[in-house]
Amino acid sequence: MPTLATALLQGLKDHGARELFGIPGDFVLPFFKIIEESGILPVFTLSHEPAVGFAADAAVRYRSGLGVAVVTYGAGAFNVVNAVAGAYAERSPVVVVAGAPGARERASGLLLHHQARSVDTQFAVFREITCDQAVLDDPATAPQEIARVLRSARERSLPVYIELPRDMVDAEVAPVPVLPPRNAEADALAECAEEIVAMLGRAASPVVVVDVEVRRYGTEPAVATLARRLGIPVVTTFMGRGLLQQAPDVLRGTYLGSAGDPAVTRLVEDADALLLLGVILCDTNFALSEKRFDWRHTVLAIDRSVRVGHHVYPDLPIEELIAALLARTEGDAAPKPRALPPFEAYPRGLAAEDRALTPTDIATALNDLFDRHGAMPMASDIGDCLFTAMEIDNTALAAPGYYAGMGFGVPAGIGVAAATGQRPLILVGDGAFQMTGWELGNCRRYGLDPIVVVFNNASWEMLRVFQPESKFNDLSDWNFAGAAPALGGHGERVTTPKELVAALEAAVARRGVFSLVEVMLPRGVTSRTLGRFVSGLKSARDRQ
Ligand SMILES: Cc1ncc(Cc2csc(CCOP(=O)(O)OP(=O)(O)O)c2C)c(N)n1
Ligand SMILES: [Mg+2]
Repeated sequence: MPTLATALLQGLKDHGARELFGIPGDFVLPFFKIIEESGILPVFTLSHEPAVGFAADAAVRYRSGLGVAVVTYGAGAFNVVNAVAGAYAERSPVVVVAGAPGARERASGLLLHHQARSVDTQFAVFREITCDQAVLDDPATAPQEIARVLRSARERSLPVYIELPRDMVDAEVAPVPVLPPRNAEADALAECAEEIVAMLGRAASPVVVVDVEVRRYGTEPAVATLARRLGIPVVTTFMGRGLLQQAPDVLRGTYLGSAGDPAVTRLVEDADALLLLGVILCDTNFALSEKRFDWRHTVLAIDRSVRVGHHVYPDLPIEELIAALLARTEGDAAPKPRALPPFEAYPRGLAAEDRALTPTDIATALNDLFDRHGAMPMASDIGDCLFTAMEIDNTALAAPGYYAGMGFGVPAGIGVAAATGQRPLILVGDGAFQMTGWELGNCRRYGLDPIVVVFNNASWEMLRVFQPESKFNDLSDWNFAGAAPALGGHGERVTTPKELVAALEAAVARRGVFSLVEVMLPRGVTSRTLGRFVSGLKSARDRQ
């Protein structure tokens, strides 16, 4: 019989995990020993647990399956809370495996190191930011508990919490089963799909809007096929940016309301039927909408339910809905795809001039770079770097576009590299780099060589655009390029388009170490998209 540690690792692998991210501690040392010695899953240790959570989150956003963060009790687990909260908000299935005291320590009568209010405070905290939890304190039930929780993570695409008391690691247990998926009730699925096909058939200008769940459940190709077959254009939300990268023929851009491309805004807001697939109805996606949804002609499929008009079909997985829609439009004489309004081309052709840089210059230079060398998977932090990413041609992107927590970018890029073996491009502001950029020091150990573009405006610029009078937004210049060699990478500071183009070319050619390109930006100069976002928010507030 396997031990609980090996059964848990094999169970994680059987449910789609392909690597672990973590930081050991005495309450999880025995488990880390088995992780290292068993080799069932590779483990990437990082330097601070927020990065462990961000890396696990980004890994699963790119590769699907499960992301896994292994942390010690208390100090480690509480450190990863913010990253797990962000994964919950953005529907990323991260499994937190947290060490905990064993039965003997619990019975000691002493307050335990790393304990907060009570020994069970950790469990109570994670119950708020995960969709399912298990404490593995009984060998007889542990395999079923693990199977239940891992199925929840996959079905809901949400984080889950597994607490592993340190004296249970070597307990003999049965293998962890893979429980059968819970499918939709066939009649409900049929009725729902037929109602949607009928709604779309009556519409003269329907639009499909896609967001995170379309990626989380691996349905991008099916959505593209459906859109092609029905001649319906697809747009992404801000949060869904980077989806359907492989379907440029149906994708018409990103919907940002009044902050976005006017042609895309008109397409969505003049639609007479909206099919919202995997869409998070959040402020960063829809705060700048100039029109409210007309729910009589709107469908929203997310979190295993489908709202059609003013009624809801519960417990209906999105991947089954999309398959049912395809089955009901099989062989349809696809209507002639409607001529769509031209949408804003992404900026290209940065002239190698000697002048100050703007964030949109970075987007332009990256569009040119991707045209020359092929697109790179991207990870972005929050800040103007993410708004600038909206001006980069629709490339695969992992970013906290809804939860909007800083510190995500660099660890996420490390997670993408570890999970996919691809070389990521990371976009990060100077403020966010101060938080987790130092994780780049871990690239050397794992032979990772991301390209990192630091937007250095020596400022919390996103705060300044809303509150320009505050002096606390003025940061000092940390000279990140100068620090790069100490972390095992290459750093270069650029101040003009000419230097930027050359530095990016050199970074692409340089392999084996991370390349940090520190782009100096004048304070007060933002991307075109952030500028539109701010004026859109201000006029939305004025309208209230
Ligand atoms: C963990 C966390 N703490 C504070 C904040 C609040 C915030 C949102 S944006 C921002 C400034 C970001 O500065 P940076 O230099 O990275 O980028 P830029 O604006 O383009 O100059 C802050 C402090 C958030 N979102 N998350
Ligand atoms: Mg900044």
